[in-house]
Amino acid sequence: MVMERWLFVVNPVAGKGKAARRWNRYYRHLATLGKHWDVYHTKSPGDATWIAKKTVEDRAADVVVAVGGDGTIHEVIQGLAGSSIALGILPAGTGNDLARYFGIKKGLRAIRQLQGAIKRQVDLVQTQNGVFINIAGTGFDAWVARHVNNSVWLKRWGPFGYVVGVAIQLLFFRPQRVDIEVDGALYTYRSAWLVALGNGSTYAGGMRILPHATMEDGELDLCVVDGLSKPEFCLIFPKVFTGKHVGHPSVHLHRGKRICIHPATPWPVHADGEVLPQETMEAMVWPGSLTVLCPAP
Ligand SMILES: Nc1ncnc2c1ncn2[C@@H]1O[C@H](COP(=O)(O)OP(=O)(O)OP(=O)(O)O)[C@@H](O)[C@H]1O
Repeated sequence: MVMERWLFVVNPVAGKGKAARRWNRYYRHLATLGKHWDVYHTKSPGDATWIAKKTVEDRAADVVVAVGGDGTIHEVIQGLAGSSIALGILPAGTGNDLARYFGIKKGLRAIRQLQGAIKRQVDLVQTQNGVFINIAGTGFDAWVARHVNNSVWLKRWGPFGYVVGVAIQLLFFRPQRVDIEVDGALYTYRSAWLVALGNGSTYAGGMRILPHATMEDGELDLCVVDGLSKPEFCLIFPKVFTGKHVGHPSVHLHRGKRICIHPATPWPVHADGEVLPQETMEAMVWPGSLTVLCPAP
């Protein structure tokens, strides 16, 4: 039997350096996988996309394992989308929402899970700027993400930095009109706080914004929070951690294959935790376009 070739793509800065430290422990145990393996350490943002695309072009591996967080996975899938090369995940980021979705554990348990992993075909979401796998959106959360990403101090403070970012945005944020098209049907929200759409259920380290979303149904889930005062928003916001915001009259859910979001004035857009260089979102589900190594049930 021909031995599979696995490429590990390590983002040394993921998890504020956690990925580099974890890799130093992980690689001693890779012989137990019984694969030919190689490693690539990323040198800058975007490098993981470059190596994933090159791996697909050269057919240089059967599996590419992202060692990092959701941003590293986001970069790797830009190359793997639509190919037969599978994605593996060794979680070493800050939020690790994708590892959480697939039931992938942290530390050496993740290596043991890779040993007996099964392959699942999951949907990706095609946008004007490549693909994403988990959740994208615009509005309040995107402003917080942009603010924290642009601030050396807030970034350094980790989760506390996000709390400060939320507090600052609460002072300055103004809801606005957002027009949304779902499979040709038009919806207008006159005072939208945020719009989240995607495939996975959690973002930002466990917030269950799309609690019913799955990556294998060929559809996108959409959540719009609209028409709340600031005090009301502050009351509802904590419910997102348990998914209990769903059911509130100001929380609107939709499902479809093609979703376009047009805010009245430009808002930042995020996807898989990365702030994107675009101000509208045109998203289309791409069913079964990624193979993922997942823990056996
Ligand atoms: N060598 C590098 N130097 C600097 N930045 C890098 C390098 N390699 C990758 N990056 C960037 O690091 C960023 C963060 O990576 P990642 O999202 O995986 O970690 P995280 O933010 O800690 O985790 P999570 O997204 O799960 O919260 C990505 O935006 C990626 O572009």
